[in-house]
Amino acid sequence: MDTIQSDNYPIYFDNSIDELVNFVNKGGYSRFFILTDENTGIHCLPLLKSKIGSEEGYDLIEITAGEESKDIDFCIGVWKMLIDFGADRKSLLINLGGGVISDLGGFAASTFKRGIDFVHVPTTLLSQVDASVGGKTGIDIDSIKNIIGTFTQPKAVFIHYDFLKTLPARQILSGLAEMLKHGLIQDAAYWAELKTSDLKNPSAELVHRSVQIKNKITIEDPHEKGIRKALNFGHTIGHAVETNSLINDADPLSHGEAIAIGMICESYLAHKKTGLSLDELNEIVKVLSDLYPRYTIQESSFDTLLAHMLKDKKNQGGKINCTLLTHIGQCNIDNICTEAELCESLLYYINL
Ligand SMILES: NC(=O)c1ccc[n+]([C@@H]2O[C@H](COP(=O)([O-])OP(=O)(O)OC[C@H]3O[C@@H](n4cnc5c(N)ncnc54)[C@H](O)[C@@H]3O)[C@@H](O)[C@H]2O)c1
Ligand SMILES: O=C(O)C(=O)C[C@@H](O)[C@H](O)[C@H](O)COP(=O)(O)O
Ligand SMILES: [Zn+2]
Repeated sequence: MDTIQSDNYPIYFDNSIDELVNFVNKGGYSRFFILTDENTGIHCLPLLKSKIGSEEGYDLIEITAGEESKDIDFCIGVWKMLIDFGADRKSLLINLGGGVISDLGGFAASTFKRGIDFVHVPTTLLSQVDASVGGKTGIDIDSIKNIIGTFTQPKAVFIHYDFLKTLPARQILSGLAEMLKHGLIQDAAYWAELKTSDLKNPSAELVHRSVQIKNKITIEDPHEKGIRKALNFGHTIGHAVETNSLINDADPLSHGEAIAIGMICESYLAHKKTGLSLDELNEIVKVLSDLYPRYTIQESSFDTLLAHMLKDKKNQGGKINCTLLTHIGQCNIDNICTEAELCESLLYYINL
């Protein structure tokens, strides 16, 4: 599959781990560091190690798996390891993992000594189609999603599709939510193709298509002044539900599961506010409801959810801002939604 050129960096697909080794060898780095979590340390690191060969020249940093690690304490842990290992400004951080690793590692690297180079080797579907592309880095505070972060582009992205072979089915579904989002916001043909694909096992071609969509939008608007807000469809409500779940649930929602809920609610708002037809709403709800398990949202949590939505980064002047569909494959950014409308959309989800 073709390499995709982003703003200033390549996104490799075929032979990407060989490309990574070339990149490291030719980069003139004084030292490099590989950031993993406990699962990617087991499932993905051995391939990198076998290709790199020599055990010299790099150090490993491993963190606990899961969203709970995407916080300031783990970030300090990464910074301290870099200090202890003697990282200098010509060091490279290789983020080998899912979106938690690329967000946290990207943030740690973009702030360490005011910024060192980093690359992403995404190992989840979600990080291959979304988190590794576009330069958003970040951490959560008190489970408020990505509340601290930077826009910093990686030096390259290396997508090795076969890493997905060890990924649990629930994580495939999580990434699929962002792929479906890509179709809904920008490409009706892609949405139609996804609907008829083996969605429990998305092909490498579909991964490539999603990366093309995300990359095109983020090249146009890297700092989310305008059209990049399209990529936030489903996230105003989805992030609030995700935060609430991270705080309260023993087994929290994955990012994609929360965004799927957000996309149902925000499609309902789109039907009410931006002209999404009832047929289109029903089609979206059917696809998402068939894929994702029902999640219980209590009406008593609405105030808390609204409080989370009020912290969304798209808001201005205390008004909650959603990206809403006008049709399948098209969207409108900057739609102010009232608290009553947002609660009505949550009720719509509850009563489905
Ligand atoms: N920066 C962005 O543009 C962007 C975009 C979308 C999502 N995100 C963020 O990404 C995060 C979610 O990322 P995620 O879904 O990849 O979660 P994740 O990084 O937590 O990975 C999910 C699980 O899969 C495991 N795993 C990873 N690769 C594996 C493999 N190949 N085999 C077996 N297990 C593997 C991980 O250890 C983890 O347990 C969220 O924090 C979200 O906010 C960021
Ligand atoms: O890249 C983007 O822009 C996105 O909005 C992609 C989202 O899927 C992703 O979850 C992103 O991290 C959300 O960003 P945030 O600014 O709402 O925290
Ligand atoms: Zn997302």
